[in-house]
Amino acid sequence: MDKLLIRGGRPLNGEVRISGAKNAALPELCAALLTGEPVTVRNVPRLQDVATMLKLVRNMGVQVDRDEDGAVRIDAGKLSSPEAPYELVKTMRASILALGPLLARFGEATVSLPGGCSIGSRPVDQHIKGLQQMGAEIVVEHGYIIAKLPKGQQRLRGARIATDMVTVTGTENLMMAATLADGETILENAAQEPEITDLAEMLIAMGAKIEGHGTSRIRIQGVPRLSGCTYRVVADRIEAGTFLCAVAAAGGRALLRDARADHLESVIEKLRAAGAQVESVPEGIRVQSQGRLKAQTFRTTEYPGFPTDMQAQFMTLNVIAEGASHVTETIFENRFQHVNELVRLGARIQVDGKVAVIEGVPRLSGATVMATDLRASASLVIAGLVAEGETLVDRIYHLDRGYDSMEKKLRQLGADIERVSS
Ligand SMILES: CC(=O)N[C@H]1[C@@H](OP(=O)(O)OP(=O)(O)OC[C@H]2O[C@@H](n3ccc(=O)[nH]c3=O)[C@H](O)[C@@H]2O)O[C@H](CO)[C@@H](O)[C@@H]1O
Ligand SMILES: C=C(OP(=O)(O)O)C(=O)O
Repeated sequence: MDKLLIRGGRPLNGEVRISGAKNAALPELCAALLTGEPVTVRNVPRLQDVATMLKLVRNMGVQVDRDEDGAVRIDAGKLSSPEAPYELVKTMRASILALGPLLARFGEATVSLPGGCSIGSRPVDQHIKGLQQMGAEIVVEHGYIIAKLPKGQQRLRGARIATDMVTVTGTENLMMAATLADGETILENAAQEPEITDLAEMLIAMGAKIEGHGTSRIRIQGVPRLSGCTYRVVADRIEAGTFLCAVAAAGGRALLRDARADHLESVIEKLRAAGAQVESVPEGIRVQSQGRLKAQTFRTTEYPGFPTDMQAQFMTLNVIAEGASHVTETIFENRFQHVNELVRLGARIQVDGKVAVIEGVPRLSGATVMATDLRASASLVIAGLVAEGETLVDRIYHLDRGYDSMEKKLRQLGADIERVSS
């Protein structure tokens, strides 16, 4: 199993390119199922989750070709089985994003229930409820969501859907389904994440009629069919945020090429308050940091609030910053698993329910730590970059799910980090 070995204490200088966003690429690969014409998605990151998604669609009989430059061509013209089996879904929750497109185009879909994951129970009841409001008949049996249209009905029906909470993949699933529905769909309480906007732009390039994406009310006028398109995935704001935290923690000066500061305002505001210099430039984002940062209290909320996917990485900054801070996690009930590992490196953190109380320490000392989920892994890597001595991060398959060449990019910035197998 691969591990990352980090010898801490080096500043990060130079430049790296931020890859396409995992959380935009995954729904966009599923959007290609909405049409029988070929779709080319460019700037697709090299990630385990993308490999899983491509395996999932190939398994349906879809033709998939990938080139060296990160472009993926998907031809779902001969899709033979609108099914997502448990074996593939269990390793990647985003597989649920196949449900809306399959049902909308073929009038039927069988998708395994994803189940919980290490950060929370993560139900998909809102996806199911929304599709039912659009006229789908859905049963959950033997661990599978079995969805179909009523006899004689060719298309889903447009509906006004207000989800009980803001859900990112729920909004994406329902927005994709609605593009081919008969009539207008209004999604109230919609998620406003940049990945929703990016997906909507791709759907529009395919001929969909969508307005209001990027706000909490999305209107979709269904069309009978969509066409192929070529679309470039937006830069990954969470990867960019992770590198911002890494440079801020380790010290140094870097350019994050292609990163979008307008997608990271809440994180950048906290980084500036902590003492890092962050500047939006035409090529991306520049960051510079020296000396000890000041700890920042924050709470995670839906976009445009502070992203839960950046909580663990920013917590590492607070761990080594001057002063005390509170970090409140409001989205997932079990997203503090990095805490005990950070404590093994010398951090002082107490967790009380949704709140972690952190007392900054001047130094961390390297140790072997275990990654428990994707962003927890990133927080441990950042901690390893600043810790004295060697840090070995175990179980980095979590990291590989969502970061494209992280150790290579960090090495490019001057970090002493290598992948080791055992
Ligand atoms: C592939 C992808 O884009 N993943 C992101 C997506 O996950 P994902 O879309 O799974 O997260 P949601 O926005 O749906 O979850 C938000 C909250 O709503 C709850 N909920 C959601 C749906 C539902 O049907 N019922 C329900 O109770 C969840 O358990 C959670 O507490 O948004 C999360 C929140 O920004 C991010 O951390 C993930 O990186
Ligand atoms: C939680 C995440 O991803 P997923 O929804 O794919 O588990 C993440 O990207 O941090």
